[in-house]
Amino acid sequence: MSQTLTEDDRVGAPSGRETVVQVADLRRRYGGDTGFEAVRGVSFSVGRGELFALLGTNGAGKTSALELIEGLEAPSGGSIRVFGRDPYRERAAVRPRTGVMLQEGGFPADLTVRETARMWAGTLPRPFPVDHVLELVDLRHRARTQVKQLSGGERRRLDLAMAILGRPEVLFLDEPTTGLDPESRHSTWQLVRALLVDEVTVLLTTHYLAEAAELADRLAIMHRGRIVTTGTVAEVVAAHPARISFALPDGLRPEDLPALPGAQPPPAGAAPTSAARLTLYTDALQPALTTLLGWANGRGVELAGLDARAASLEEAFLAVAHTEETIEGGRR
Ligand SMILES: Nc1ncnc2c1ncn2[C@@H]1O[C@H](COP(=O)(O)OP(=O)(O)OP(=O)(O)O)[C@@H](O)[C@H]1O
Repeated sequence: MSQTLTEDDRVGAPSGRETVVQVADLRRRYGGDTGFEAVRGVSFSVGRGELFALLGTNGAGKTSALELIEGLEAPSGGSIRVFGRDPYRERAAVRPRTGVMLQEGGFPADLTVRETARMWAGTLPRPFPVDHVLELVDLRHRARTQVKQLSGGERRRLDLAMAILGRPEVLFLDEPTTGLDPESRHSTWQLVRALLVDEVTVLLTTHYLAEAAELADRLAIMHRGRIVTTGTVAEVVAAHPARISFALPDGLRPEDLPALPGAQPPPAGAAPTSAARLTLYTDALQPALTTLLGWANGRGVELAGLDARAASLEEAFLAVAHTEETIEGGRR
C-alpha cells in the first residue's frame, strides 16, 4: 500500500539541494498483517551530493529500511521516491542509477577479483573501466586472486568496488567499513568524500559513530523501528549536555561546589561517576566553566585533571539507545 506524498513532503532536502531520496511514513512488517513491524513510520529526505547516515541500535530497522529504499521489497506502508520514482514499482528506471553495497556481497567465490568485476560490468550500461575501480579500492594488486582467497576486509572493498562500478548517482552503503583495518577505513572515507564532491548522493548505515561524524551531512538515529533524533551532527549533539569532569580536591565534598549554570542530571547511558572523579553535566558549558573556575580560584584549589567537552555523537547515541520515548516519524 503506497501513501501519497503531501505537498510538505515534496519540499527539497533541508540543505536546499535538489531532493533525490524522499521517504515518508515508511513501514515494513515481516510475516503478514499480524507480524512484526520492523520499520514504524520513518520519514526523511536526502539532497543531491549529500550523505545521510542511518544509525541505530542492533535490530533498530536500518537494513530493513534501506532495503526498501533500494527497491528490493515493497513497503507495507508509506512512500519512497528516488529521483521522483517508486524504486520498487519502477525498478527498471531507478536501479541503473543506483549502486548498492549490501552487508554480504555474495559474489562467486571461485572467480578472480578482475573476473568478478568484468562480469558485473557486463550487466551495467556505462561502467567505469574495471581496473580504475579496483585501483580506487586498492585491490588492483589482487586482481588475479580468487574471491575466496581475499581477506574479510578485501571482500568488503570488492563489494564497494562493485557498488560504484556503474557510476551510480545514488549509493547505498550498508555498514561499508565493517571488518576494515583503520587504514582501509580511512581510504574508504576518502573515496566516499570524492564521490560526494562528484554529487553522488549516499545513504549509509554504520555502527562506527566516528564514521558518521566524519562523513554525514545529516543523520538519523533509529531505535525500535522509529527515528528518535535527526539533524546535522552538530544539531544532534547540541541536544545533549556538555560534560565537565575533574578530581575533587582533598577535603571537599560535591555539596561544597557552587551551583553551575545550566546544570543537568547525568544523561541516560552515562558512565557512573566515581567518588574520586566527579562528572557534572550542563547545557551552558562556558558559563558553567567560568563559575567553576572562579570558585576554584577564589578558594585556591586545583581541579586536577580538569576536562570539559561538548557531548559527543557517542553520548547522543547512548542516550537514544536508553530512551523509551520516540518522536513519531522523526523530525525534519
Ligand atoms: N526477514 C525477516 N523476518 C523477520 N524479522 C526480520 C527479518 N529481517 C529482519 N527482521 C527483524 O527486524 C528487525 C530489524 O532488523 P534490521 O536488520 O533491519 O536491523 P538493523 O538496524 O539493520 O540491525 P543491525 O544493526 O543489527 O544490522 C530486527 O528485530 C530483526 O530481527
